Amino acid sequence: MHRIGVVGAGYVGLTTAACLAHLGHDVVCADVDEAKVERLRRNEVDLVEPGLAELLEQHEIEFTTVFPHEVDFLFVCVPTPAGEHGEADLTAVHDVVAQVREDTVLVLKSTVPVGTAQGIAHRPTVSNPEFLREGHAVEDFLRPQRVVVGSADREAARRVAALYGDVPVVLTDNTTAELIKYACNSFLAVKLSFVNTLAELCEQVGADIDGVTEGMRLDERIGAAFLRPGPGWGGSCLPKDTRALLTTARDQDVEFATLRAAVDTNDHQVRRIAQMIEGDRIGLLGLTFKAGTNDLRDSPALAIARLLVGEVSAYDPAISHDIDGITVVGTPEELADGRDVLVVLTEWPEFAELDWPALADRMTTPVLVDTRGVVPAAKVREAGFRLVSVGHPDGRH
Ligand SMILES: NC(=O)C1=CN([C@@H]2O[C@H](COP(=O)(O)OP(=O)(O)OC[C@H]3O[C@@H](n4cnc5c(N)ncnc54)[C@H](O)[C@@H]3O)[C@@H](O)[C@H]2O)C=CC1
Ligand SMILES: O=C(O)[C@H]1O[C@H](OP(=O)(O)OP(=O)(O)OC[C@H]2O[C@@H](n3ccc(=O)[nH]c3=O)[C@H](O)[C@@H]2O)[C@H](O)[C@@H](O)[C@@H]1O
Repeated sequence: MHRIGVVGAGYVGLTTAACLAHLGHDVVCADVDEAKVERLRRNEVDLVEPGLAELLEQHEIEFTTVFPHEVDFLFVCVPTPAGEHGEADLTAVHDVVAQVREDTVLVLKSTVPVGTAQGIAHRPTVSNPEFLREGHAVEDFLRPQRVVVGSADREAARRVAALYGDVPVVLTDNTTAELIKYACNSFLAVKLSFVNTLAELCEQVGADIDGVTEGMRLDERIGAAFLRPGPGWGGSCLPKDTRALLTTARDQDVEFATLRAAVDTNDHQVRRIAQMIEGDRIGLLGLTFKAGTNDLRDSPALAIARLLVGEVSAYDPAISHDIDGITVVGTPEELADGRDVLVVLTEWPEFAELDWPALADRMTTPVLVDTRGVVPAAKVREAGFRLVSVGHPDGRH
């Protein structure tokens, strides 16, 4: 058993703390947010993450606002938000690095730009980027497809990998480990922008995006995941990490045209969806950046809402407070009341099961824009809706 310190009690830090405790380690988790630490001490978890609250309840973890000095390994899980020009802001990371004790193994789990670890004097420093998805954080941490550990000190990297138990490991140097993280998120973004443009093309040529992606996903070289079109990709990481990698490439005089195009396509997608929405009273079904989370950071739904002219309300199963001038209501029926148009922006499974005739009755003109391909088209049309569905030519879905 090792004594492990985790700094930052957000999505990554809290998951890391809970899962490492579950794997049998002695964990202390520190955060600068006093109120959050107080809530965690009372076993109150703000995040919607399956299994996380249960793990935190099962295992003794010390939560503190005091920097954990007496530890064998210190996991850095603090934010690295986009700075003014797209570069990652490393203020919090440097703040932590400045306090780590000499004989502690420093583990960089925050997503940091290529070259960051090399610039840190502390030894050993192990780059151990995190690949968990929100909504699957615990599962992804405990059963990772791979754990990447990079360090000039290979023995230290091996010791960090061993903390995870029996998992597939990629053992490499710091810089390669850092680039792997950005490469993965950026590649996913490229794939999504590609599919969103295909969806637009489908609408023009009379093809069906579901059929096109079905034909694509059966090709193992392409892979089945990340082929669902949507209102644009968002969340706390894909947008910031693509911009950070573009900044790194620019600084090295490397023209990363595919990635630049993916980012531009995503901006275009948000504008394109906003233009599809006509009406003075608009109801949004879904605000979070994807289903299964209450995270609103860089949500395409909010970006689209900002472009809409008219009165905008929303219903989202994970959100109960008004946000950005959008009135949030408690049920889909309430949302439909007197609306000109409803727009599905998040792929919550429950949106497939709504009472469409009841919703149509409450609206002025039953129009539904489905950006996620989640509603049952035939039922929605039967209920009297005009359905506009991304990637499907009118009347063919
Ligand atoms: N959210 C995600 O799904 C993933 C995030 N990442 C990366 O992990 C890092 C953390 O992201 P999240 O967990 O989403 O952030 P978060 O915003 O959910 O949590 C960060 C926590 O760090 C605390 N904090 C800030 N400065 C601090 C300091 N100086 N000392 C101690 N605590 C401090 C904040 O109060 C907050 O509780 C980022 O670099 C992100 O790119 C990587 C993979 C997945
Ligand atoms: O670095 C991170 O923070 C994490 O970023 C993403 O995870 P996450 O932000 O939780 O979200 P994703 O599941 O990747 O979805 C990103 C966006 O793409 C959209 N998406 C995803 C898949 C798809 O088929 N279609 C689609 O539009 C989602 O709705 C969402 O807006 C990566 O998937 C994680 O591996 C990574 O660790």
